[in-house]
Amino acid sequence: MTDAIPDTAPARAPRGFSWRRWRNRKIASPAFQSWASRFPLTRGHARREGERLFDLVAGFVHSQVLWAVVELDLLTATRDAPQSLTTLANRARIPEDRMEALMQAATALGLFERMGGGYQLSGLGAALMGVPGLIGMIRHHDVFYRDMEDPIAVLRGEKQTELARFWPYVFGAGAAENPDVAQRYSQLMADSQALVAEETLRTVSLDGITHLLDVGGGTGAFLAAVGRANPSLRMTLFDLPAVVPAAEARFREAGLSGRVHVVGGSFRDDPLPEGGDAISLIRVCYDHSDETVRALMAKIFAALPPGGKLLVSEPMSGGDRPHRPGDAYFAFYCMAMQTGKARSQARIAEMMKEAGFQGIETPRSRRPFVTSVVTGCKPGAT
Ligand SMILES: CC(C)=CCC/C(C)=C/CC/C(C)=C/C=C/C(C)=C/C=C/C=C(C)/C=C/C=C(C)/C=C/C=C(C)/C=C/CC(C)(C)O
Ligand SMILES: C[S@@+](CC[C@H](N)C(=O)[O-])C[C@H]1O[C@@H](n2cnc3c(N)ncnc32)[C@H](O)[C@@H]1O
Repeated sequence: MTDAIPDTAPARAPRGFSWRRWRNRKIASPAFQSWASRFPLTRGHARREGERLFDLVAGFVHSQVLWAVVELDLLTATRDAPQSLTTLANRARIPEDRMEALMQAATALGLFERMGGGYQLSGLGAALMGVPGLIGMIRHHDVFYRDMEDPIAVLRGEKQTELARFWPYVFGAGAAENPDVAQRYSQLMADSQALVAEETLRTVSLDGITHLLDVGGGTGAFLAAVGRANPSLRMTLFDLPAVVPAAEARFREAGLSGRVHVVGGSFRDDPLPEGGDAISLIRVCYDHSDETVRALMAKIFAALPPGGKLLVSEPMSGGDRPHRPGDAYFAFYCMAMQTGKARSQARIAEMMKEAGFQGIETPRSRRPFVTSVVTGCKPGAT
């Protein structure tokens, strides 16, 4: 038996010449950096790498500046006309010199433009205002930020994270205790659904489908969007009993009650409603363990008719090609939630295959910060 390799053992250096080893050793040397930042052919690249590094180092400050701007409602205040520092400072009850620091920081981040003596919202800041649910998402980041204070403890599973309690509180028993908070955040989940629905419907076609069952459909924002785009589609929403009354209310208001059947229950314990020739799981899998998702996919497979379609849409990891939204933000978000994880399209495709689905498609995600999609079919269509 060999001794266990200590955690800190350096990786064994490969024999022979390794270009990457040579490169990394060079670039990690302060003397080389100093030379490269002076040499005409490398100095531009060296400066850009320095800027990229600095942005990584300072990213948490950028996020907190953004949070302060949103919390103080400076976007609305500066949308239509430039505002002087004095006005902004009085409004926010912040001393003028500190207000200047905040406005300068946020201007450097691209959220405002300096106009005359004051500040006005930039195009990027205006775009932020127009993304449904984004301001609410930023505001709830105080919770995620506290969890990320010790990312190593989160990684080791040693931290009692606040996010693990946050959404269950919003959707579950806590809702009764504090209906305002619950309402605000279920609204946020529904608002942020607008972009997810738009991106999902741009990515997949529902042609040929007559009846869509949305499992974990929340308050019905996805089906409402699908229903508007597909006037002859019949729909069923399935979610926990505590959630479905809000969905019923939404469908009533949207004049869709006649086309949507709403069923309360748990996909863990109850049979799925029958009749759908397609089933959607929108932002559902990433909240759950592999075991739960496997059982759910098997249940969906059994519930679908031959030729029936499963559609999974949620923010995903980039897998072999990691990307920031899926592999940094959503992966850590799900980790802090403690019940699920961000999976790649390839991983979800594999799980669908294990459940028996065929013809699996993983269309390229155009906006992976909104959602990615995987679809599959139950074999046996005529
Ligand atoms: C008009 C003139 C003169 C010129 C036009 C120039 C032009 C074309 C400008 C473009 C402006 C424009 C239309 C911009 C659009 C920008 C958009 C749509 C941006 C969208 C951004 C979306 C973002 C950043 C989304 C972020 C989503 C987040 C952070 C979601 C988090 C979700 C979480 C944490 C969910 C958790 C739920 C749980 C419990 C895990 O299931
Ligand atoms: C992140 S939300 C997504 C809601 C909606 N699909 C959307 O994208 O806006 C996850 C949903 O799954 C539902 N859910 C969680 N566990 C469930 C279960 N065992 N049975 C049915 N629904 C469940 C939650 O109530 C919640 O509405």
